[in-house]
Amino acid sequence: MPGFGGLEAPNEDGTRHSKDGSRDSRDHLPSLMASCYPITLKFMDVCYKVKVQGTNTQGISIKRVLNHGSTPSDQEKTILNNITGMVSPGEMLAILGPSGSGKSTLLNALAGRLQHGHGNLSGSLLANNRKPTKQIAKRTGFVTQDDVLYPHLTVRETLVFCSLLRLPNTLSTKDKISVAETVLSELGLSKCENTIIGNSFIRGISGGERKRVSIAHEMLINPSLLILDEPTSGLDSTAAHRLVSILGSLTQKGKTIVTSMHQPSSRVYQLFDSVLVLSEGRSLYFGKGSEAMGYFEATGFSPSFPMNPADFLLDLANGVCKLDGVSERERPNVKQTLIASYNTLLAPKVKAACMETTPVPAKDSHFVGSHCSEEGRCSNRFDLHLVLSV
Ligand SMILES: Nc1ncnc2c1ncn2[C@@H]1O[C@H](COP(=O)(O)OP(=O)(O)OP(=O)(O)O)[C@@H](O)[C@H]1O
Repeated sequence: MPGFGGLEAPNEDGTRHSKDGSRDSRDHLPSLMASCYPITLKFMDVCYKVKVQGTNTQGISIKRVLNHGSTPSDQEKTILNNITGMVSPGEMLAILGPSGSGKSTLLNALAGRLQHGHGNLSGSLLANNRKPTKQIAKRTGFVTQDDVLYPHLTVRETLVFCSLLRLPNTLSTKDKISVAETVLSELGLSKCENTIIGNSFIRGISGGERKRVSIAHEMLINPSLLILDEPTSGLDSTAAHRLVSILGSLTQKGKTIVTSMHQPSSRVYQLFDSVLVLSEGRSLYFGKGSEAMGYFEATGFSPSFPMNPADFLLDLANGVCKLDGVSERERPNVKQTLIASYNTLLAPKVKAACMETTPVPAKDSHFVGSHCSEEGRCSNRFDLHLVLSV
């Protein structure tokens, strides 16, 4: 039966044959999708400040009304304050923190999506020890918090359509469709491939499937670096675990993954290789997920009963912590204490690790697995310009 775009269904043995009976080029696509150009991402002393009032003439009169006739004065708000960390190929870095702690802003900074003129971004961002190039940007996938999927298309149509639009013309139409099919099965979407996406008015796929379609959408370009903003929001813990396990399997193919997450379960937390805990734009912890509890215990903060490490880290980032034997009045300002501990104990080590030169992969053009090779053209949905200065 012809599918979307006139694709013929596979033969019973799962392989495809061209009209002359020979195996066609799609047979090599799964292995092509599996290969990946390794990217080590380092970010050092990233700061982001915005002016929050009276910075432009637009809306100035309404601001005057809201301020009871007085002219609003300029105020600078620091959203990210000296954030340092790194993530290597085959690793998943989770950015944890309460709402408003700066997770999305940091992810946008790492992907080069913070717009010029909207704020002051400083610090350094390195991909494979160098300032990120356009090639790195092309190999970066970004999954936003709110998806932008067309509700009337089926899952399969969505991916095939995107594949035809986004992949370079060096691939044939058949190959592009085959890439969509490979990604579809890789993300466990085969069961719902003929269900429409839907929205709040039209019933369609489930929330978990929807998140996976958004990830599949970015996977079409076979990104080496995948950045995801809250991919598990709105999912139950089983669906969230399934989705993060899929991300884990992508890291095993050499991809570098950075994701923000609100409330991971302990099972999900165990899947993270490293963790960055943010509180009001400042780092409280950067390091292995498995070592976080030990670190906080050493600085004097430990839970009074066994609990999900992610819950404990979020409590700390919110400044909520019961200290045994310490009265309410004597209790130190938890956040200030943790920031000070990070700055003295961890920050120098994290910086030293970032300063170390990591192996640089062979020339980009040797990378055959990318659909966005030096020679090929890749129509990335976003114009990714990395704006951090070195
Ligand atoms: N351009 C901007 N102008 C003013 N304030 C901003 C701007 N961008 C972000 N902020 C503020 O910076 C803080 C961090 O925002 P961000 O979206 O990064 O937080 P978050 O940790 O991702 O939150 P959530 O988990 O709720 O998505 C928030 O208080 C937000 O209101």
